[in-house]
Amino acid sequence: MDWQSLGSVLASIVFLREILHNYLPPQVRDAINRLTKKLFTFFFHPNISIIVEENASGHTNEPYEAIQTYLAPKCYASANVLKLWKGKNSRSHTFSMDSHQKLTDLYKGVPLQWTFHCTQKKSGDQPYSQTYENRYFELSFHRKYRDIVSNSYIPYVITEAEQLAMKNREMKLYVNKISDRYNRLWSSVTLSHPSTLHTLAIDPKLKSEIKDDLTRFVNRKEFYRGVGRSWKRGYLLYGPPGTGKTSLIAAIANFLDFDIYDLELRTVRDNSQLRELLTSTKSKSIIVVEDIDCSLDLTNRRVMEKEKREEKPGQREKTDEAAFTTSLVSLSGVLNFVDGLWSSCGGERIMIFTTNHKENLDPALLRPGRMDKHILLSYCEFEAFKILANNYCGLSGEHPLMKEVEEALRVVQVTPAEIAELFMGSCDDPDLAMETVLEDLQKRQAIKNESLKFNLDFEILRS
Ligand SMILES: Nc1ncnc2c1ncn2[C@@H]1O[C@H](COP(=O)(O)OP(=O)(O)OP(=O)(O)O)[C@@H](O)[C@H]1O
Repeated sequence: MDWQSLGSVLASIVFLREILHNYLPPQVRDAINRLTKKLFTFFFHPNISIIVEENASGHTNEPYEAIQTYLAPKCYASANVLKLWKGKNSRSHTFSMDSHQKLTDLYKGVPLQWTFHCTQKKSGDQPYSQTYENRYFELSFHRKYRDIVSNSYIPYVITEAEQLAMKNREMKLYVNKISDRYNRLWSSVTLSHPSTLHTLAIDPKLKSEIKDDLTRFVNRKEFYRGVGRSWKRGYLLYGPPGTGKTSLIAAIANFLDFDIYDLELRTVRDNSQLRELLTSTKSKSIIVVEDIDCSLDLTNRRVMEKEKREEKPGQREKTDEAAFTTSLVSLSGVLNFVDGLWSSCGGERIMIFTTNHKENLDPALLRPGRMDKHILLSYCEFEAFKILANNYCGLSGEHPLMKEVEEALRVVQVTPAEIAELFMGSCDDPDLAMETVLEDLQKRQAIKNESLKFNLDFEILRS
């Protein structure tokens, strides 16, 4: 176009604008203005973006995880700068995009552009607020595909991600921290604990009872819905240290292919944070509180709360500091955690508490519906011993010393952990291993006899 033509086009536009302004009614003028704006946006700013952040108020944003899984196999072919990632204990590595890298996906002929961003963000307005990494995906596409993206593409990405995740599924161990650098409530590692129900040395009858109970539980989705109960089951594992409570939890996770959430109650600020932690757990998971009797120091807490109520002016700073360093989770908070409304959100969950001292626990915590099954893991009996002998030395139960060991186990108290330790010392030589174990049991028996004799003599002297 030459200058002369451009001049006449501009003159025509000015002329038209004057006519529109002077002769058309205001409603028609407004409608034309709106239409012009729309056309301008359509042709010159046609793209819209959807932002998917990793975290939303401390919770992991599930679509973010799904997109990450969906894009992982695609990004190697498209992005220019990639990150190679392999989790601790993880079976395989994955690629992810570095910040500001782009990837184009084609869905039913529609081009969709994904960009990954990673920026530094402050957790609050205060000068001392922590900085954390804010990671998010940006999806850009032409606005004419708005409907196809929300109604068809996003559901497709989520379904594909679920299938990929099932294929590459690895069990996770989640632990709660005060706050990590991504501002997440839980952080995770790949779980690869070797304990299985097969290797666990407990009475075979108890083992098959646990197996049946778990199998019944996971297959009863409709039953739970039908009777109006949330799909969860509570186990209390109790018994002396070293009898296999932690090993049983890992064995259950391996049996069901569930993730474990290891909840450290002492680092939970208060009941509301406890609720947040629980609502952010996923289905097919086991929520574990180990040594529940040590996690809840209700006596100290009551004293602290009382002190706070009675605080004098000038003491506030000290009391507040205490409140931040000591958990304010209460028994009612824990009871709510076990059977509150949160537990009805989503799929199946198992809750396991462990303790060495069941008698110290509040009966309210132990009632059925909260802790449905109480499992005592106790000292090593002969059946459990045979499993350990097989695990560590490949002994199938036939050994000249078996009978003596069996008799010794009837009278002495020894934990499976102690037997396991003895076997570890000489597992290459089954005969030596059996001799070592028998020797140890006989020593324990002698000490027990001594102390019984001493008590008897003492009673005789007293009387
Ligand atoms: N029943 C068992 N079967 C097989 N191994 C066991 C068993 N009990 C203990 N062990 C061995 O002893 C170690 C410690 O056991 P574990 O941590 O499971 O005991 P625990 O009852 O949880 O102890 P604590 O009460 O101190 O937490 C395990 O790593 C395992 O090797």
